[in-house]
Amino acid sequence: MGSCNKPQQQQQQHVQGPIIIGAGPSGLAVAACLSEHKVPFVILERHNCIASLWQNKTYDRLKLHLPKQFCELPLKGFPHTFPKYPTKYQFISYMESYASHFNIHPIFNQTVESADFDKGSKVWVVKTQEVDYSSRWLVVATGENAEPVVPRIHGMELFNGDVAHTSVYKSGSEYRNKKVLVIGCGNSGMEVCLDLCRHNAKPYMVARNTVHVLPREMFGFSTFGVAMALYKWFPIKLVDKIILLATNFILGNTNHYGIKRPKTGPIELKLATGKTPVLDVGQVAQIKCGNIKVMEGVKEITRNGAKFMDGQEKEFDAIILATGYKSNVPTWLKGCDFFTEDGMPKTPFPHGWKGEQGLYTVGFTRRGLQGTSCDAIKIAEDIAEQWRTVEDKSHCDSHIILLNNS
Ligand SMILES: Cc1cc2nc3c(=O)[nH]c(=O)nc-3n(C[C@H](O)[C@H](O)[C@H](O)COP(=O)(O)OP(=O)(O)OC[C@H]3O[C@@H](n4cnc5c(N)ncnc54)[C@H](O)[C@@H]3O)c2cc1C
Ligand SMILES: NC(=O)C1=CN([C@@H]2O[C@H](COP(=O)(O)OP(=O)(O)OC[C@H]3O[C@@H](n4cnc5c(N)ncnc54)[C@H](OP(=O)(O)O)[C@@H]3O)[C@@H](O)[C@H]2O)C=CC1
Ligand SMILES: O=C(O)C(=O)Cc1c[nH]c2ccccc12
Repeated sequence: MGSCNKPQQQQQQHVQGPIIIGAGPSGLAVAACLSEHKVPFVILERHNCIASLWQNKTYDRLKLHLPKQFCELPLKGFPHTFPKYPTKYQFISYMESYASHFNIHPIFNQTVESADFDKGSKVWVVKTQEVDYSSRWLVVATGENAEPVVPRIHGMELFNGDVAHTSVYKSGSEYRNKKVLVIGCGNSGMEVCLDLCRHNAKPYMVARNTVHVLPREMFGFSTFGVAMALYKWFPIKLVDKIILLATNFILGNTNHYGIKRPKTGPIELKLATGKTPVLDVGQVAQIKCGNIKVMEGVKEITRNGAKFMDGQEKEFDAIILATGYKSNVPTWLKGCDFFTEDGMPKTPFPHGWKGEQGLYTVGFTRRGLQGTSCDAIKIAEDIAEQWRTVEDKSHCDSHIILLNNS
């Protein structure tokens, strides 16, 4: 009997210019900058749309945290009509017009399964389900938030109610009147708790560690903008002192409510470890009035709820894992020691954008969209310079061929 499982021959495709993996803001920013330099490229994207993190994995009420001038990509800013803090829908529409303005057409439904440098032919070979793409240059733009972090918590498999990661949370409307355990107190955990409050659910938020909560604005200016302006003139420790003084004045002492501050200041911590401070858009008021209950670490999950480190035990209808995200680079990038086992470049910002043998990374700076813009401009310039040399060489070669033929 003939086998139906005969492996299909992979299609081979050599790409002129770089292969960019990922059609999020980072991949699109590099593509736009390359277009400016008239360098061709191919973008491979696993989903069927651009900015899939924003389109598919974020909640309805999400807005940018930083003012729009800190979140725009190179060469084309946000429309003037957008508010200071655009909504996620406005951000997506900006991404869509950005892609169409620069005529960027990613190849969708292409999940990169492996990328390997072929030392013989000196090209990167990038394999998706059906095609082997090859190029001299590889731009990794798969993001710091490529996969949800789903920790193993003792007893989780016993829990009777729903368990969902924030990447699939859309709105609190599904949780009306429910008691919800939110594990994690980063920006996602805190904002999901706020959204749950607004839908009459009862959130309990687990803060197993210290965290900086800052007001989004101080005295009419964005906290981020104030910190960056101060940082131009003052050492980081003084900047943090000023920011925390103003924060205490605006938010009061959050220690009373179970939210404890790290010893290291918020900006120093962000720059050193990438841990983003939580920006308050109403969560602190809900914590203060007891609508969001702050809990210490979870000891174990039970059939109907959870036991906590401090000995308390409570029943819950649902659990939301606000436990963050991770890079997926180590699962597919082979034979290259440019990345740590966490999938982040080993070389810290601002030097982590360029590796060996035509390898580049964009958007792994732990500095949000600002970091993306910095990387994208440098990568495009670097590749464009090599591209011009290749082009000049091919012109010379064709000239020689012409002469030979005449
Ligand atoms: C809820 C949330 C809110 C945020 N808000 C802000 C903010 O206000 N300001 C800010 O500066 N930053 C913010 N960030 C950080 C965010 O990471 C950046 O805004 C931005 O999305 C990063 O862009 P990126 O292109 O590097 O990564 P992503 O947006 O994650 O894009 C990566 C793309 O690569 C694709 N991909 C991944 N693996 C593969 C593969 N193996 N094969 C093919 N394609 C693949 C993905 O599908 C995705 O489309 C936020 C993050 C989250 C989660
Ligand atoms: N409006 C906006 O602009 C928003 C921006 N964002 C951004 O998206 C990115 C991701 O944020 P987020 O999803 O909050 O992820 P984060 O990585 O920032 O936070 C994860 C949280 O989960 C906790 N956690 C992880 N594992 C466990 C565990 N086993 N038990 C208990 N707690 C655990 C962490 O605690 P610990 O610190 O102890 O590890 C931390 O509090 C950030 O850059 C953030 O700023 C997110 C939402 C909104
Ligand atoms: O929301 C994010 O993940 C960001 O990275 C935005 C961001 C970059 N640098 C910061 C410093 C303080 C607060 C937010 C950010």
